[in-house]
Amino acid sequence: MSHLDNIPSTPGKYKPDKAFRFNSSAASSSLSKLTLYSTLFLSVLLIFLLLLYSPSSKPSLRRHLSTGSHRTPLSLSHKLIRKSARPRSTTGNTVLVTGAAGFVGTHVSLALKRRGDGVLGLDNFNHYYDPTLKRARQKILEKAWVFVVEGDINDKGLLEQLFDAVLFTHVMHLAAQAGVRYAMQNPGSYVHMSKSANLQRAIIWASSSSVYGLNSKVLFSEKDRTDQPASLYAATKKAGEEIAHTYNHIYGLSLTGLRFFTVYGPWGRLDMAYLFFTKDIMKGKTITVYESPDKGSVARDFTYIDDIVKGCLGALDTAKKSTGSGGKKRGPAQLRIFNLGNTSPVPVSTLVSILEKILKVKAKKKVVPLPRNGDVEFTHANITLAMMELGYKPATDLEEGLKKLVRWYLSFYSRSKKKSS
Ligand SMILES: O=C(O)[C@H]1O[C@H](OP(=O)(O)OP(=O)(O)OC[C@H]2O[C@@H](n3ccc(=O)[nH]c3=O)[C@H](O)[C@@H]2O)[C@H](O)[C@@H](O)[C@H]1O
Repeated sequence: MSHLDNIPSTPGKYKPDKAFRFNSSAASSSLSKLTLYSTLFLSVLLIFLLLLYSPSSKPSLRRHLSTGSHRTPLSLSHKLIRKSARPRSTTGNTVLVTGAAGFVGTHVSLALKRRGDGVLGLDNFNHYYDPTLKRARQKILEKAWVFVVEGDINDKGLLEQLFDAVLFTHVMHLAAQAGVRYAMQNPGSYVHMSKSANLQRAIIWASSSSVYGLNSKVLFSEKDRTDQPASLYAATKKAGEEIAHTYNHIYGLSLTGLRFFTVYGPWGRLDMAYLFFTKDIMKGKTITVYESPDKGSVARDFTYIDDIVKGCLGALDTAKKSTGSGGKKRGPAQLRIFNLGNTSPVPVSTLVSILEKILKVKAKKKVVPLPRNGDVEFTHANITLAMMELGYKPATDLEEGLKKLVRWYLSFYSRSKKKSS
């Protein structure tokens, strides 16, 4: 068992594979993993730093701007930023998407752009998993005229400049980046700075189904208790939801949290089971399938990426403006939380059978008890609220979604192989 298995966070189940040039040093530190996943919401707060007037000197945007692996001259970058962020019509939104080169971030950015919204991406291209996959996503984004600024959401100077350059209407916060350290050292500064915030954008951000933790009541409803997280990852997501409440209450920020249920699909994350199962089955490598303590199936409400994207857009379209200004709440602001699941849980053993059928390869399986690392036995979303308020309606079942995933996987990695040989 690798040390990753001991980390009580859901993403910690993946064993790095050299074939993907996974950065094992980045992934191997439990502290950095915890930090990485414990900053989701605190990072959101940093977005507000750019809304502040600050006399501090602003570092050049130049060092943050790149297209692919090439640096771009400053004048050109400003042009790209403005072009990328400009909506097709005056009624379109202007959205900053953090984590734009990530799995969900890429799909959401493309969907927003496709329908005519202006989109500017921000991503630090960290090495949690193969950055070449992120670079490939970036190329797809560039083809669609979505420019991704390379930088950290915790870089106050950079954010100030981006917000100076573009009048965003919304922030779609999908990045989970390190940066909590500063907040932990100096938590008061957030509160202090937020007091002087001016224009506040509506924020839509990624929470997780993991907040339900040991909740045994099915289906998982937004009204259910979420005070029994089973992993530190889940605990930090839950903390994000609590902080959202506080900032909404004190400062009138419009905040919508989306609890994603095991999102899968083309361009997916390499640390997730459906993807490394696909890879290992094809290679004839043994996969480890977890079973619950009573020898029952572990199940997930696997949700296809296109459905998640529709939920994200629905959340953005129904988000109301923040009511705060200059650090003062002018009135009650919107605070929402939604489950985005498929509401059709599938046992992991069935996931494997579907993959075997699509790949036409028999998997070598080792069935082992669910590790005591914070994994939960099942998830099942009640999506009534999202259906009613966001018009959310998942339409892709696991078999159909996995077919699309495998099609993408085969073409992407055969192309990558050809390039490297
Ligand atoms: O909904 C979420 O909020 C989370 O979804 C995802 O977590 P999970 O649902 O746990 O997905 P994932 O690891 O792919 O395991 C899938 C299934 O395979 C089982 N599993 C896993 C590994 C293995 O080797 N064997 C196995 O049986 C395992 O027991 C599980 O039943 C995101 O990673 C997480 O970041 C977060 O977004």
